[in-house]
Amino acid sequence: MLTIYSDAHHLHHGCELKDGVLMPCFEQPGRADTILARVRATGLGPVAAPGEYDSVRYARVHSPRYVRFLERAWDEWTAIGRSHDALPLIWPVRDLRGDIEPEFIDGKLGFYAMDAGVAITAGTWKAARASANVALTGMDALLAGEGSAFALCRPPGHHAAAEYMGGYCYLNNAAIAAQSCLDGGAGKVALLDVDYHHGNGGQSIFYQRDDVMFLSLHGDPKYSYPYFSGHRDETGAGAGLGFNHNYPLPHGTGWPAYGEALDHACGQIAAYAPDALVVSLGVDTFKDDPISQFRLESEDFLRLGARIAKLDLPTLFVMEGGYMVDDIGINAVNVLTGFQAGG
Ligand SMILES: NCCCNCCCCCC(O)(O)C(F)(F)F
Ligand SMILES: [Zn+2]
Repeated sequence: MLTIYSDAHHLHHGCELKDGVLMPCFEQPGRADTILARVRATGLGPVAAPGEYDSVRYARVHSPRYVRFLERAWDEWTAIGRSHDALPLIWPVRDLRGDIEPEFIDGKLGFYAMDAGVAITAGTWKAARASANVALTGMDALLAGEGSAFALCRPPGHHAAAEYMGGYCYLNNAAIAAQSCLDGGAGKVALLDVDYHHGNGGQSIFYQRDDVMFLSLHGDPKYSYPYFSGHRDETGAGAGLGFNHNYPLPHGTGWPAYGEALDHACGQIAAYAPDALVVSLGVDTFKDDPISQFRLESEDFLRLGARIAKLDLPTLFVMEGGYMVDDIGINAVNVLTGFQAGG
């Protein structure tokens, strides 16, 4: 399987406000380095660098003013004499105005963020667009006839929506790739999110559309981040009604229950009969993940890949989360080798 990877991810590692404490972000460079090492150690296949894409490609799923914000935020932050990481400090919640973009950077940071898990540093924009370019390059490989590809994206993307960043995500790599597949001639694409955390960004972007079916298995938002999306009753709206499927699962979920939900989701995808499948691949469902509460074993990731292979679709795997760095390479690549064996 072809892997797409960019060293540019090393330009990005900010802080995060986690559980009331400012600390180095859990989403750290060592994650992608460990996965890349495992890709090479297992001989998964060739590793290629991403191509260059115009930022108009990101604006196919994000608003132009949000993309402009990401591009300019660090300069606006440093222009007022600040040199530490940029973080939001106020958000337009409840009846506060969310329709007028503030002109001052402190206002913009909250206007375009859902939480304080998205520090902006000097290298964030370069790293985020390289990550989106990794996903676009992987999708171009599928459009050119590859049966599958692995977009080793960092930073991740599935919490980013049309006009907001959040949960370590800036550009929604998987959504950008799904849209690129449609722009490249596909009629329908399925986006399956297996990260522990609900992919609120992908859900939001495609919620009113029937040309992308969004499905997510995740920790129940009643007690898992992102808390405010991912319930079963979120089934789409307008033309998209019935094309959004959430599988909230309880703390402690292991393979039997997880595999059952995955089977049901794959049944929905098979019935939808898309031209291609994009998988938001988070492996924070691992039993030893430090910030998540499922109980998958490393061997279960082989089963996960094999089940997805049975759909027999051109498949792009897009890296999302996973924080037990010692095992992230084994777990992520197990999905890919399980897919190759199961196909
Ligand atoms: N006490 C819980 C703190 C939760 N902090 C934020 C968790 C973000 C998860 C990000 C992710 O894993 O979903 C992604 F794939 F986007 F990276
Ligand atoms: Zn996650």
